[in-house]
Amino acid sequence: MNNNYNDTLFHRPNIRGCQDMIFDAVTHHHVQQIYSNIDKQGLTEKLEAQIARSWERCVQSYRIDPEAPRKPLIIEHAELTDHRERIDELLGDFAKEEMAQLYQRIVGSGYSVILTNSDGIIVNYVGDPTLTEYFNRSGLLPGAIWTEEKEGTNGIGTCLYEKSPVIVCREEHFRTSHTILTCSAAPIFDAQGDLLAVLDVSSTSAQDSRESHRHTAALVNISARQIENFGFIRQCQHHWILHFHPKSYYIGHVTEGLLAIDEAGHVIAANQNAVHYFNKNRTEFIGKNISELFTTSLTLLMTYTNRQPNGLQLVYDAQHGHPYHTQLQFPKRRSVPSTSIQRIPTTQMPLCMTLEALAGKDPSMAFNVRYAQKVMNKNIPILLQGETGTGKEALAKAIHEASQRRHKSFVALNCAAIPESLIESELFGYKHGAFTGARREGMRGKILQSHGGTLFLDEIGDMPLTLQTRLLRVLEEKEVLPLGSEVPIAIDLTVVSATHHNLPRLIAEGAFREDLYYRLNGITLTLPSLRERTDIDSLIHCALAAENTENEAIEIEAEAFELLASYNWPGNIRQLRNVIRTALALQTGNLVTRHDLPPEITCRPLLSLRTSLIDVADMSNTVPHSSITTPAVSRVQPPSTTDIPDLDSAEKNVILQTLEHHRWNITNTAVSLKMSRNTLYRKMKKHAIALSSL
Ligand SMILES: Nc1ncnc2c1ncn2[C@@H]1O[C@H](COP(=O)(O)OP(=O)(O)OP(=O)(O)O)[C@@H](O)[C@H]1O
Repeated sequence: MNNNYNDTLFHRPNIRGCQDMIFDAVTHHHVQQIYSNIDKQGLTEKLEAQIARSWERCVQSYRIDPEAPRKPLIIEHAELTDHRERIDELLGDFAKEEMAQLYQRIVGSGYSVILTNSDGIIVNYVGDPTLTEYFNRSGLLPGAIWTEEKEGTNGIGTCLYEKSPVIVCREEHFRTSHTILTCSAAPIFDAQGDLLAVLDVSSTSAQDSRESHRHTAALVNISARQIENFGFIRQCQHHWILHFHPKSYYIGHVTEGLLAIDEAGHVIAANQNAVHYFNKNRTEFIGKNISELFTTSLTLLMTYTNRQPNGLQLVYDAQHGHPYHTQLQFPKRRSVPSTSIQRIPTTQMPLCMTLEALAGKDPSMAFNVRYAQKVMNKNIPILLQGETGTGKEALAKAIHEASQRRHKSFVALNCAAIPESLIESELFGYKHGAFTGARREGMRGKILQSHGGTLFLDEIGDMPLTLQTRLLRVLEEKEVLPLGSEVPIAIDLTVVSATHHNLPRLIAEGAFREDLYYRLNGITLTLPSLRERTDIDSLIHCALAAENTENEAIEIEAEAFELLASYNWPGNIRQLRNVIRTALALQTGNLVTRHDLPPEITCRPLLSLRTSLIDVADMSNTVPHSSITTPAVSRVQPPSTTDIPDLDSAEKNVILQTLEHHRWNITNTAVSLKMSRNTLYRKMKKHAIALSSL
């Protein structure tokens, strides 16, 4: 670090102009301020605590030279588009509208309004068009990175670090090149309390002082809270949302408390105001039932809201008895996801496929889920082992959705499904012009897309050895170098990988790197095959709910359910899902019957049948598995020898059932039974099955 700046600045030959001299003197004073503060020499004016802490970090942790010339760091356009999409997904258009309104309030004062994501990347910018050039030169433009590590003390970066509002006025910036700026920034948190974005207002006016910026800072703070509340409602729109405030007229206002509540009445998310009102750590009330926090219950709130949709209900805080006015907002119906990112928000995931529900009643799945819950927030890589179609990807998604990374992307790469030559660019991405045929704007690889979230490497056993080496380096160094680029990009992600191969055997054969295996295998969870599972009933319920995409009021005959449940499934869950998907497509009159099931399932003796109907639509709402109302099932026992029909009548039965299944269409029946039409006619004649019997 530059500790002998006195000598370098003041003993230079006087060959430059007066302006340069003044600039040097100002710079010298600024640098002197910084170092005397760090050295605690007491030479400086009183410094805000946030600024003092940040200067110390800049010197001691980031080792930045305040005088070093610096060009703004700008990310590629494709990457910026990705970051924008992610922010839009969580905040919608409201952030842009609020920024435009904030800008209107301060227009004419030479300010620009800036939104960054949690990585300090400017994703949106509104400013006076005549000053754009000026701000661009200062590096305040879309795609620029303004973390403290890169730019030293500054509104955005310091706010990201401090997670609280900051003002950074002119010489309080660490880098001398930024001392023309005055910035007010406020953090925006997501529904889980994680930092999501920073809203910042910056100016380049020499008249600005910390005092004159206080009013702007207050406006920025209010807008940040507005965006946060709107984002909360958007992120939790499929749950019950309780708005509350001690004063009735503040319901809907920026200071209201917001709680998202699940169907059982448990609090699953809270905004910053709610944390403030409860005056507790978030973890102390998330997961509690609403009736433990207020003198009410979800049922009471719902009943009241049904009677008076816009009415406010007065309740009391269960601990201190403080009065609160409340308004309950009903969950919004689910809609199809609008983004191309392979991220499955909890709200779109069938409830029976959440991590908790996947534990089900099968002991090995319950074991897997328990272990996943223990390690998922500790950056421990998880390796999922199991036959194909056993639900490895479903488990990986459920882990992501239950983890603290759920608001970031879940990105899957099937290493076996793409040609070896493409895996590299798919995984690491490339810079524009990296190779012939590359997209002009470059491409962000899966690793960068999953930054902050989860990277799911499916069929990892099929990854070529050369790429295993590169992947290992990325995971060890936590940096990725896109093809054609010389600048590594820092990444923060958790890896879940899956394979049906026996990796130790591949290692012994020299086809898999041992060091990568240990890097990926923080913990191995082995999924049971379908034939080993003891929770087939639950799997059928879940598959019916998940495949009933129209969410229609469809019922399944108990006999059909029994046939499905008692079938000795040779394949995997995917086969079960296919059978159910076809049955739902074939059914008529919103009733699934045995005729909608394939012959290999129906052409078996069945001893006990249930007579009731099961409502398929209900299944999508009745989860977890333990709460699915399974009708009194008399599980099919192995038939006694007297029950076993002779071969001839078994063949007749199969033919009759297949004919029925295909509505007596001879061609389709013959195809299904894998015999020619002639053979089918012959066999029908033998068993006296006449078409006239229709
Ligand atoms: N508990 C479950 N209930 C219902 N459906 C499930 C369940 N688990 C997985 N599935 C479904 O089974 C199918 C196969 O699951 P998935 O793709 O996760 O398996 P996989 O082991 O990753 O397969 P592969 O090895 O072929 O990649 C998917 O349609 C998935 O939605």
